Amino acid sequence: MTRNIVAIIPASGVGSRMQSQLPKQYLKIQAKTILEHTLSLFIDDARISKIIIAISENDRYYSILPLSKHPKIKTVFGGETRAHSVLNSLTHLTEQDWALVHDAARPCLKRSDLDKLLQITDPNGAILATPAVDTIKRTADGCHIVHTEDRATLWHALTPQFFPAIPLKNAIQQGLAQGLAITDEASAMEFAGFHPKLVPGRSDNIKVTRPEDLALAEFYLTQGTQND
Ligand SMILES: Nc1ccn([C@@H]2O[C@H](COP(=O)(O)OP(=O)(O)OP(=O)(O)O)[C@@H](O)[C@H]2O)c(=O)n1
Ligand SMILES: C[C@](O)(CO)[C@H](O)COP(=O)(O)O
Repeated sequence: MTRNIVAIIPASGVGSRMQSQLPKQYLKIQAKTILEHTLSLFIDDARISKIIIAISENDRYYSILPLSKHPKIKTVFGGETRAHSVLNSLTHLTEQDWALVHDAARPCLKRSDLDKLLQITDPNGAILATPAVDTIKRTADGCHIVHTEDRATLWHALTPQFFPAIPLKNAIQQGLAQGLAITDEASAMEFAGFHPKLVPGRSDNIKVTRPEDLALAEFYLTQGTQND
């Protein structure tokens, strides 16, 4: 059965950690919003048939972007958490669809990493991830006494995360119903008994989260092109 790839872009957050005047996905780098940088790779990729962007019901920035008129793009309203925003997007997908979920706040994704992830056909799905390169410490609740973790098997989960749409929708619904803290799609799929694979990805696929990340994202976006 041929599959249909639909990009889902959660873009409904407020960006509180960014401490900016407007949601971080609308901050500008080189005269384009972070959201526009993120979307460009997906808009230009013929393998991706549709893009669903989850925006806030209070969003007053999206509609003035030129790409808001693009025929490949549909918007839905996001939800209370990132998982709810992704779930609201998944309700528009069907059995033939695979969901390629990518944070709006990750504008530095390279096509080479996207190509690696789109090779996956195993229904357990897969995620991009980058290995932990620092020594990793765990602290007990409330105190800063450190305990060292073995970093040999530790990775930073990135996005995109790539799964068959209906199993992912069911997994997120099941996880939310059981009070699971779902911070990425793979955690919901693991909870539902799937075994997502890890695809090693680039460490410059950063999520713009804190103020200092904006300059780093700008640096990465000026190093080569997204088609590298
Ligand atoms: N209810 C939410 C929360 C987050 N997101 C999106 O999920 C991505 C990753 O989330 P994060 O980096 O945490 O963004 P924010 O929630 O906006 O940031 P913060 O936690 O600092 O408020 C972002 O593109 C954000 O817009 C979303 O669509 N819906
Ligand atoms: C999905 C994600 O980007 C993978 O690392 C991350 O979990 C998002 O976390 P956030 O707190 O919603 O930014």
